[in-house]
Amino acid sequence: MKAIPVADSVGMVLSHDLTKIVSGKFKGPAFKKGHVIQPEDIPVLLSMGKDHIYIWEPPEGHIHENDAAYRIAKTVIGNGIVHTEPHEGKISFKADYDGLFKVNKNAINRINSILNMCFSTLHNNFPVNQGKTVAATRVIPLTIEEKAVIEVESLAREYEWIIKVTKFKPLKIGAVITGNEVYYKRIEDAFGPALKKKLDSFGYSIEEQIYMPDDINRITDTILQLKENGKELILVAGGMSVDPDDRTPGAIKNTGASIITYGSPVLPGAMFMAAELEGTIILGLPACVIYSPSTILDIVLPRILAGELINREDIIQLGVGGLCQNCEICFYPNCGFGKG
Ligand SMILES: Nc1nc2c(c(=O)[nH]1)N[C@H]1C(S)=C(S)[C@@H](COP(=O)(O)OP(=O)(O)OC[C@H]3O[C@@H](n4cnc5c(N)ncnc54)[C@H](O)[C@@H]3O)O[C@H]1N2
Ligand code: MOO
Repeated sequence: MKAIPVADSVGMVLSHDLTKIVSGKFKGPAFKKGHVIQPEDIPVLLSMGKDHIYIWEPPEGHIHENDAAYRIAKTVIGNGIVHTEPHEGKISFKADYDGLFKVNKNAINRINSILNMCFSTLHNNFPVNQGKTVAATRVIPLTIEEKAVIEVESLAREYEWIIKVTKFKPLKIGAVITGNEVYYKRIEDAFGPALKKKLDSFGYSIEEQIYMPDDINRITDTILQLKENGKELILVAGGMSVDPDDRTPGAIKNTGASIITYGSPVLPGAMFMAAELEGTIILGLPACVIYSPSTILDIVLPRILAGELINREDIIQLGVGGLCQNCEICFYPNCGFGKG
């Protein structure tokens, strides 16, 4: 510890709490141990009778928590993310635009296995709006050996990115709503409005929506027509399970698309199909999408909107955490559903 004139202390670190007392009104620490003295603190310190203060000097080879957090933030931050100033040693990361938050779990685990590191994030593939806090970091003690920070910096260089937000891409979307009951107007369509609501929430719309009876050839032709019209994502609604009139899986197959999956280990959403036809994604959506606030569609849609190609392995990984709890009020994505 070293005593220095307050006027010369800007940028230095307080060695202990400084108590302020205002008769009958306040008693407590005005400045805390570890606080980095700011220019605006000087008059306050002088008014508290502190002409000199004890300055803390880090032990040999150590750096202050704020400096450590800065260096970690600088090395880990990726596209689409901004970070705050350190507050009591913690730096937060925020989305710079709407998109899909991506985190490399392996890199984060390696950082957190370095003694005294704390790096905390949202789940991978979390859809975020601009300004959403996606991660935060700090070191545990007030000072940390610089070599721990250097270790983070060097492991970060092994990765192309560790945390980032991928912007949602413009996408031409078409829909085929299947089912005799809707086509022949025995009941009112509930699928179109359900899809519209979901897509609206991400700023997308369905450019072309076509109704079809349970006729396998007509459904196939309609998908191909939407593809011909330039649609990059085609949603085929209903007719996905086991009844004789459930034609959608066969109709998607007959387009010649390669099937990524028929079936998913997600409930609701077991009867889901994903396929790809020359760059166009075709999704077969079971009727649970009408009924349940969150389904397999809510899990995969943000990734597709961010331009990712979903593969069979991605779907397999969804089993753990793939069971919706059917809460009375749905808070998805702020829950464990789809976070396997
Ligand atoms: N024996 C079995 N039955 C069911 C299974 C199963 O494996 N074995 N799976 C269940 C699961 S899980 C789901 S999800 C649904 C899947 O339904 P589909 O996608 O095949 O949907 P449909 O059979 O065409 O319709 C079911 C239900 O939803 C109504 N519907 C469908 N589309 C619309 C629309 N556009 N607007 C309003 N309502 C619609 C339809 O009239 C039916 O009532 O199957 C389970 N059954
Ligand atoms: O499994 Mo259905 O496709 O869950 O609701």
